[in-house]
Amino acid sequence: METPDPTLRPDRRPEDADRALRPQALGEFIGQQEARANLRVFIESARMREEAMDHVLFHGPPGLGKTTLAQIMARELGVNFKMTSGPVLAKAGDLAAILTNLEARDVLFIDEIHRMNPVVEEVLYPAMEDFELDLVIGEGPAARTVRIELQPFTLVGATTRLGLLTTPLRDRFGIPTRLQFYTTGELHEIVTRGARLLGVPADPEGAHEIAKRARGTPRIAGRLLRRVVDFAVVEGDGRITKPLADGALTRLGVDLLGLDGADRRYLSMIAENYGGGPVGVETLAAALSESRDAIEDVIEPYLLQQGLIQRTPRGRMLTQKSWRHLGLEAPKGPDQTDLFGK
Ligand SMILES: Nc1ncnc2c1ncn2[C@@H]1O[C@H](COP(=O)(O)OP(=O)(O)OP(=O)(O)O)[C@@H](O)[C@H]1O
Ligand SMILES: [Mg+2]
Repeated sequence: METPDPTLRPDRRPEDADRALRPQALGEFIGQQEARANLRVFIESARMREEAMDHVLFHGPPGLGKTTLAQIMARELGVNFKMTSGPVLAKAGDLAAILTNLEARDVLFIDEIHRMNPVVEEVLYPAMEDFELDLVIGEGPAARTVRIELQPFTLVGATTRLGLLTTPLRDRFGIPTRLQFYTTGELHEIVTRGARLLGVPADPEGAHEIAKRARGTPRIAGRLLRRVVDFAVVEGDGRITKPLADGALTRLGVDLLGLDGADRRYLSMIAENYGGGPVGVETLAAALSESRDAIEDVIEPYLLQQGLIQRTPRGRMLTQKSWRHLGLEAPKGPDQTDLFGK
């Protein structure tokens, strides 16, 4: 009997579905060409020398493949993959327990590493540098430090906010790697591969439509693909075509540039309430009832990359492209005049 496609089962949570589309090997990973080429060399070298690979820090906006690349690294190195995250490690002992359980050359992945407690971070320094743990046992005058030797391991850290990492931590990563937004061409390949894995074929134009509107982000491409598949199965003939994708995405509130409701709310707020800016991020966060982190990590990076906003010392400003996209007339003022050279 054929096993049903697990990603299409309604009882599966989104993470499981995510996992089904996750590339398993470096050769299957699309995009991030430079990062991938470098990692291939470092992985190969570590294997040949039979040593733990140097520590890697992945940084960049959410959904670009940091977790995926960390898992791939462990698989290609032929070692175990252990995963935790900054906010979960409350006490020094939590991290010590994980570190002492690592086998030689294992990969330890710490997600959201910028949110680690400073006390825990202190434990990480000698562990990263010398594969040693200095643990304080007891309290007061009877307290003493014991040194524990660790197996050599590879720490892979991931963060959406490089700027929030302390300098000593950042400096201990031998391989800092910035992940970039994906091109439409790369996302096209990712969508086509995903559609094949989901068993719903996509026309090149249909795949292109999803790719173009995925905000440069594979996670969003996967999410949009799944929704378009739903429409193709229920309302179409089970194929992903351009009109079907276009209709589905428009109904989902994803516009032609791939902006969603939150992006448009952000742009409209600056346009309508602040005359196009400049407006400070704190003011915007309060006006939109969003956290500053969500604005800076999730909303702004793509708008900046698309040239829809500019960051100035006095705050955020809309660009001419943004006014056009909103279908609004830019006000004529001194700021706009010198910014757009008109
Ligand atoms: N190059 C790629 N090719 C195909 N799919 C990809 C690629 N990169 C990421 N994905 C898919 O995108 C999704 C998100 O990737 P991942 O979880 O690795 O992102 P992340 O950078 O760790 O995000 P976050 O910052 O939110 O933790 C996964 O489902 C993964 O399968
Ligand atoms: Mg992740």
